[in-house]
Amino acid sequence: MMQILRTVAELRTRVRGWKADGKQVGVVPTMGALHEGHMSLVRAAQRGCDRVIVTIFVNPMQFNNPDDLTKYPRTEDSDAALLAREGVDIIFAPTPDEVYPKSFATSITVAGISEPLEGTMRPGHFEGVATVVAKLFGMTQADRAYFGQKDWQQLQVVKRMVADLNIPIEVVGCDTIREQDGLAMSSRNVRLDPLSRAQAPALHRILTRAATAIRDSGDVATVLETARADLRAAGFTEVEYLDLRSAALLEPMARLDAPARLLVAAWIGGVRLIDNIPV
Ligand SMILES: Nc1ncnc2c1ncn2[C@@H]1O[C@H](COP(=O)(O)OP(=O)(O)OP(=O)(O)O)[C@@H](O)[C@H]1O
Ligand SMILES: CC(C)(CO)[C@@H](O)C(=O)[O-]
Ligand code: BAL
Repeated sequence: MMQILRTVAELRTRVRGWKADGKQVGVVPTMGALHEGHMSLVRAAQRGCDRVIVTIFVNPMQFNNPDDLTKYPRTEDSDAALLAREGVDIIFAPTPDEVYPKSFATSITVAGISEPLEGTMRPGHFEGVATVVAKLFGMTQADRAYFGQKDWQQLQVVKRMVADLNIPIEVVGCDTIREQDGLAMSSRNVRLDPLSRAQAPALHRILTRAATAIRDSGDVATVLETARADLRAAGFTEVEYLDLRSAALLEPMARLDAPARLLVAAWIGGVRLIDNIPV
């Protein structure tokens, strides 16, 4: 029977019992409003571990935009039904006070990888992510943690933090799950109006075309400029970034001379979408 737990003390008691029985524990950190992308992480955790905890916590510390935090979709009842059907063992859904009591005073900064792209556009975002993820790892004592490649920079930040702080957990990155038309699944997609939803798949289409053009022509700057213009022509009102970066360190690349990632953040119909693909 799946349980929904709200306190660290209850969670610790359950996990201690599992560990005493020699069970391997997996954690899938989420902010809820679950979709098939999250479910693919849950299934990966179930394949790799004996017991699975899904955390649902809309982490105020990682939101630089208060409006985004207020509007973030919250659907705990339907999330719980989905996870119960999937055979998850525990949902850990703490309150903000449980995670951040009044005395809370710590912030984790992962220098370098946290700074460009999402880090520039959402100041303080990765401090919030790194801090809450370190806390969730400490709270759950999991052996493995599952993250989506859709949030590529986040995945690299978490991997760096785990290595740097010797946190005893294995971080597993999972493929991005897409709608049939290529749009990466995201909790924020429900905020797209019908026209924007119809236009949004251009994001993945244009990324894919640009990746091929970079491989074929090697003229990175021109390809990126064309792709940014194509996005605007496709209905995106603002392109915050569309850039080629080294895959692990996210350093700028003028030439394709190492494993790379093409990453984008752009606005359509008042919704900010992100995506990335390998090049
Ligand atoms: N389409 C997807 N495919 C695979 N993993 C995903 C996908 N969307 C989200 N995830 C992963 O699920 C985990 C929780 O993400 P989160 O709850 O923020 O969902 P989200 O859909 O990314 O929401 P948001 O609208 O905030 O981007 C993260 O590790 C994230 O990378
Ligand atoms: C990893 C995470 C759950 C931390 O709040 C969040 O950033 C997310 O949903 O990707
Ligand atoms: N998907 C990363 C969480 C966020 O957008 O805040």
